[in-house]
Amino acid sequence: MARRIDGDLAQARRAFFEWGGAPVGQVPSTILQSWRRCRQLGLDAVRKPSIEPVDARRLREMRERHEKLWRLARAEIELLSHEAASTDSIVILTDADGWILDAEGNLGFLDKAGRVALMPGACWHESQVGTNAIGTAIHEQQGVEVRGGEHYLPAHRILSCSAAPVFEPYGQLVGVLDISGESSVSHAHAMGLVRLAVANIEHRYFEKGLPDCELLRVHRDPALLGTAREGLLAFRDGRLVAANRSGLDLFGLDRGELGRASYESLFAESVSRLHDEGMLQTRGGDMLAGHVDAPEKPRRARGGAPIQVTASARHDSAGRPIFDSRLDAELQRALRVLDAGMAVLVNGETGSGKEVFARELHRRGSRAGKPFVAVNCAALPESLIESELFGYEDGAFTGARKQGNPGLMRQADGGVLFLDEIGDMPLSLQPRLLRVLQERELTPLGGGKPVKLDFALVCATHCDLEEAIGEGRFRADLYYRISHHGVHLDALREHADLPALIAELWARIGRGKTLADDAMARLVGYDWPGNLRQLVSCLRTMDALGEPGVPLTERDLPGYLQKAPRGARLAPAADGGDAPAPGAMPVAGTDLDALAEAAMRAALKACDGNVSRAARRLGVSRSTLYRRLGKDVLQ
Ligand SMILES: Nc1ncnc2c1ncn2[C@@H]1O[C@H](COP(=O)(O)OP(=O)(O)OP(=O)(O)O)[C@@H](O)[C@H]1O
Repeated sequence: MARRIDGDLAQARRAFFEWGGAPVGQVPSTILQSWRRCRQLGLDAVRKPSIEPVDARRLREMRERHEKLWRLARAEIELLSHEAASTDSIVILTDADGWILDAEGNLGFLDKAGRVALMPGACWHESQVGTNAIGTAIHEQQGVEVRGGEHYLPAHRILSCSAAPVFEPYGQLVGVLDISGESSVSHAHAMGLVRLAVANIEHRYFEKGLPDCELLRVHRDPALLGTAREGLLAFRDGRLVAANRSGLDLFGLDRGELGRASYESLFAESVSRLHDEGMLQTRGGDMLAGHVDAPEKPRRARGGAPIQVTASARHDSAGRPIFDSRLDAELQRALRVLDAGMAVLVNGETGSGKEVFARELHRRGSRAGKPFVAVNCAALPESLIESELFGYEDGAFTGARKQGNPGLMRQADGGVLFLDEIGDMPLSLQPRLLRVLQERELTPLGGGKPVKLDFALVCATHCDLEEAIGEGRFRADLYYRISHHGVHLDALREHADLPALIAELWARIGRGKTLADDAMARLVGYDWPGNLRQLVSCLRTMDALGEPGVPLTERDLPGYLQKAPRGARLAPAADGGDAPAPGAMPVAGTDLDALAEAAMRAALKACDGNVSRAARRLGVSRSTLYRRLGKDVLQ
């Protein structure tokens, strides 16, 4: 049955394609302009499209060339493709010329789209296939929707597509993300989803900072800092050289201003105010909250193009991680082991920082410019672990992607593979993992030539693997292969100097806001079952709620902290006895004043006795320090 084209559109098509008219107002102007361009190019509007996708080898080459884009977009493609699977649509990633690198989503619609060559390896540039969301978005350099009969070629009427271009930080268009579905179905939210996903991808390009740039992370609303909606503005020698969409929008700039606009033309005061107070006034009089990432040092050349990306979307942009001297020494030791080709196993409770530790190993190690691929064995469905981890060849099993999947192990090539929650690796897959780790070679599912692997291995677990071995849930031989060196991360309640840690975290997160003594004492006295994750998120919430200049008191703490019994956390017994269990009752001698004072002394020591700096670091006033510690101590 011929598809119905809605009345106005049918009329507009006739006016344009049959009578050579200009149906202004009957189709969106973007579509009409695109039709005109296509006609000027001499594209035949009645011909059948003849799109020849490239062969598998060339597609692989293309994907390798655009590996950074592909990798940074991975999390979004996965998320959207789940969404798409249930709405009869697919998610597509192309390069800057409209070559499709990846298409995932509803299998039925993938097939249907394949019949009009909307598939990996095909080129959907406007000059090839006429008006379409991908090609037209590339031309317009902005998001475009093309529905049904708005496509130039009649064969594409079956499609309804929403596409938005992806820009790297310096303003270069690097690709397009698109959602395509049946034109007969309404895809009301597709454009919004694509825009959000693109904002996330573009944000991820800034994750590791930019070489030689001071990166300002700012927003009018402090609660949006650390999210993809924060404005990112990178300055080199006083000139704005890179920015994300939100950053440009704050000043009404377009990408053409990159490399031209000066810092002075945008901001009314020195960047040091952002450093010191977390605030900065624009020339337009707006007050922005935020912080500055120091310039990234240029990487040492390590041969080959460095890939400064990670496979994981997780990144803590509200502050760099903190490693005290004990952890720093642990990092150094683990690094030596890792660089010698042996595996590191990190153990600790949930939220204690195992992944952050592993990322830091990657950042400091000899594989820093190469990928960091994090795989959460507990989060991947058991049925997917094998194919995702080890990869597969074309058509290895029903539902496999047509072009196969290299697998996460191959994606980690040259870099670090982080297997999180390794204790949840299904027993049935453990022999295969062991074999791959021993032989450093992988044969993908469905056959194909064995591939050499080169990655450093870091695993993490919150459970006792030796116990799991005893219960037959984990293989002993695999355990020995992944635990050449073990690192234990303390739970927060066991931390040797919690006051100093909280003070240091607050100094970074609180951006100049002050914590009243009662709030500090409650934080120090709490048990923190969610460890660093819970503490960081608690401090971020307090920061978002706080007003500059007004100290945050215990009433500003999250409800669970206000309800917790005062001094719930126990100090280890002075006689060296057992540390108390989580949630244990207070013991005599746990004195909140003493805890707060300990925090002050620690900060003072860390600041070499400089009272102003220590007060700033703790988020208390200088007079509080004088009052609590007494003049003698401070002299
Ligand atoms: N060294 C650190 N400095 C500052 N913040 C940290 C540090 N380590 C962890 N965090 C905070 O805690 C959060 C959780 O850390 P991470 O994901 O590494 O924990 P995990 O032990 O791997 O947790 P899980 O076992 O649940 O996966 C981080 O996102 C970060 O906000």
